[in-house]
Amino acid sequence: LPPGRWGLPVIGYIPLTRKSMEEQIVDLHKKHGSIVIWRMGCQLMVFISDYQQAKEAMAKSEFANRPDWDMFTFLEELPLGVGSSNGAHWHANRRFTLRQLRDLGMGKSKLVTGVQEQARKLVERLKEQANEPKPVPHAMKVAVVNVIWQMVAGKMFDMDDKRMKEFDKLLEDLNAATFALGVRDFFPGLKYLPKFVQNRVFGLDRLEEFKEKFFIYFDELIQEHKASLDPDNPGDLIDAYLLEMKEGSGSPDVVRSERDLALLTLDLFFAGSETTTNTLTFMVQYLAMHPEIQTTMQREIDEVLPKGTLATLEDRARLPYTEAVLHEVLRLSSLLPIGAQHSATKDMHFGGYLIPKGSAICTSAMLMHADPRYWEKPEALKPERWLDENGKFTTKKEGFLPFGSGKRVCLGESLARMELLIFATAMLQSLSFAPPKGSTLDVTADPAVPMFHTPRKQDICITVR
Ligand code: HEM
Repeated sequence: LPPGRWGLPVIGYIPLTRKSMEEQIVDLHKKHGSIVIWRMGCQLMVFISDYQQAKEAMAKSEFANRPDWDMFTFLEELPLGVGSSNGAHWHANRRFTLRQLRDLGMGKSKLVTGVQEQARKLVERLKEQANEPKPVPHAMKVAVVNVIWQMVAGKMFDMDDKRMKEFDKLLEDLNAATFALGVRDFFPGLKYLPKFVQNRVFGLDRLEEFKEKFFIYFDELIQEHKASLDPDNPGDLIDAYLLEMKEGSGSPDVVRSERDLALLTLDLFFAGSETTTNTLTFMVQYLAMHPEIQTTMQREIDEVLPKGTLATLEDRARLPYTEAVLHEVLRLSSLLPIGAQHSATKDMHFGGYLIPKGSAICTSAMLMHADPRYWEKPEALKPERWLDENGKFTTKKEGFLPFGSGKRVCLGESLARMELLIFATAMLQSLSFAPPKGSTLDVTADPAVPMFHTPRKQDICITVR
């Protein structure tokens, strides 16, 4: 069995330290090596910090499932959608969503035009706060969420739209309410407490209330889509799913229902909004702190994209330095520092250890991204490490796993990469970023948000170029 913190049965290991959980995971790996265990309550958590081992683990079908935690399944009896479902249902939804992304998304498509439109609006909004030190505005998130709206429902909202703001608040409430279930997942005995106690302690009733609101909101969307559905020309993901519902999935194990569609959509909003928004915000903060890198990036963008022209995917090859900066930001920010948890479906021998069935498997991206075997001076922002001697971008790099890998690798990776390229180039083409006069920015993650690296909210100075 792997070394680490076995703790006591039922209670597990409760640390008496002020160190963050992340710091403790780093300590554990330093002390015991690349595979360590930490029992939290009744849940065994296995952490893997070695890049090769993480890739090997993530490629195994026995480690491809998600744990059946309520905080993942939103208290649904049967996990639906794509992020928390398993088996044939997950597989069908993953294939379906990837197909949608491909058909709606890449190359010439509506989705690229949608991202460009949002990038233009975002730049205008950022210009409004030029020369006034302020945090990166909420408009950044609106722009990113609108891209998911375009993909899912073929629509986008104005930056100040009331319905959009309400929906965003609902997503935040849902997110907070599901997070509160974590303790109950690790101490499942608590599930037998009377309902009113659980409502008070874990906010089960609040989660149900937010879910209900979401389903009502979503039902309107589905009805709108049903009324305008053209079977020969599905315009978005909802249309395509409704058509599949009519035709049937062809497998008794694959649920096709409006509830599944709603939860699949929710997964995309959750997985695709904070991640991209936070990466862009980290990028702005890093560039503000590294003016020489910012200037080199702007010079490249100016050479490749005439003023007012926005990037498309075809421009990527001509923007190697920009690509390199984005990769460095993804590496240094390690948004999901311990990845998204998987679960062992049976006892497994791995890396010289027995990994018991039911263990949650976490791949410590933050450690791989700081591993000196792969990264010289890992703490430094060094775009050049991604460029070959001819200045060409080198795609395949060991030690880099911001999107995970293997069977459950981020489903939106290509969309995220496209968004990062278009938003970043649009911003840098028209704007420059700097810390407020006489101060610096802290580019480390906000310690108030555990296990999901979030940029600190801090003032930044924007100037129009
Ligand atoms: C910079 C942006 C992003 C980063 C860093 C990121 C990272 C990740 C990571 C680390 C995972 C977990 C992989 C695993 O379980 O091993 C993941 C899963 C996922 N991501 Fe992303 N992601 C990003 C953007 C997006 C976008 C834009 C979308 C959607 C359109 C998306 C949709 C998903 C979904 C649906 C999953 C779950 C896949 C599954 O369980 O099969 N992500 N992402």
